[in-house]
Amino acid sequence: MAFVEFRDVSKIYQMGEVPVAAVRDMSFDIERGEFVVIVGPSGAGKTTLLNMLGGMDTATSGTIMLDGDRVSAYNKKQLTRYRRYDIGFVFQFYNLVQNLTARENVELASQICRDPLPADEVLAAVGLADRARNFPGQLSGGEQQRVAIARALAKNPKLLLCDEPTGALDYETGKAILKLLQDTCRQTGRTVVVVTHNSAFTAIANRVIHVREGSVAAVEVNPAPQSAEVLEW
Ligand SMILES: Nc1ncnc2c1ncn2[C@@H]1O[C@H](COP(=O)(O)OP(=O)(O)OP(=O)(O)O)[C@@H](O)[C@H]1O
Repeated sequence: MAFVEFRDVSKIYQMGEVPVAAVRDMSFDIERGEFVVIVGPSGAGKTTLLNMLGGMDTATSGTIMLDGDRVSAYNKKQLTRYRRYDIGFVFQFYNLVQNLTARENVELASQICRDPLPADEVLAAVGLADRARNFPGQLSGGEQQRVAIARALAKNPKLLLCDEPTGALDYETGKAILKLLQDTCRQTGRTVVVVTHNSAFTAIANRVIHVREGSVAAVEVNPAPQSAEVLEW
């Protein structure tokens, strides 16, 4: 059994009278420790897919498994625990608490989970050891995204899910963030999933899941992914 399994997963939103199929019969696997890129155009269903995998949204039908557990059968309480303990989420716009320092933002996440990593350790791992006392407003966009990644990693999650993590950053900063995510995966063995519309990012992934119009169009497994350092787009 794969670490993550999506089997015939659909998500139908009801817009008044009209059903909108954001995701239709999606099936794919992800192995433990992989760096996965989910790529597709706007509206393809990437965020919906990620939100279901992260327990922020529920599937209308189909099965979602993580590490042998049937996430798609969880009730509300189990989903809360799952989001808390098993999932680290990184968003496009960082979503830091503005009146807390970098360290306090990380500690906030540590406080709600079972087996957190020390805040200073994860801040050092993302290259921000000397910025722990700064507030988000005193940090650049790239540094704020590093804090957000540290905050997600501090939870020691089974899965790190990143929705357009470089979307608000310039080219060089975006590349540095991708490198950090790839290094995190390679060095800690953590499973990392990045959603993007940028098909250049596929070169650095172990596994690429192409989505189009709510469906999986293709899955590629890449035996020799490029290093994010040499990626160009
Ligand atoms: N809560 C919702 N209610 C109704 N329709 C929704 C909802 N969320 C998403 N959709 C629709 O489902 C489809 C897929 O949306 P989704 O946000 O998952 O795509 P995406 O690939 O992430 O796009 P983008 O890259 O623009 O964020 C779109 O047609 C969208 O309008």
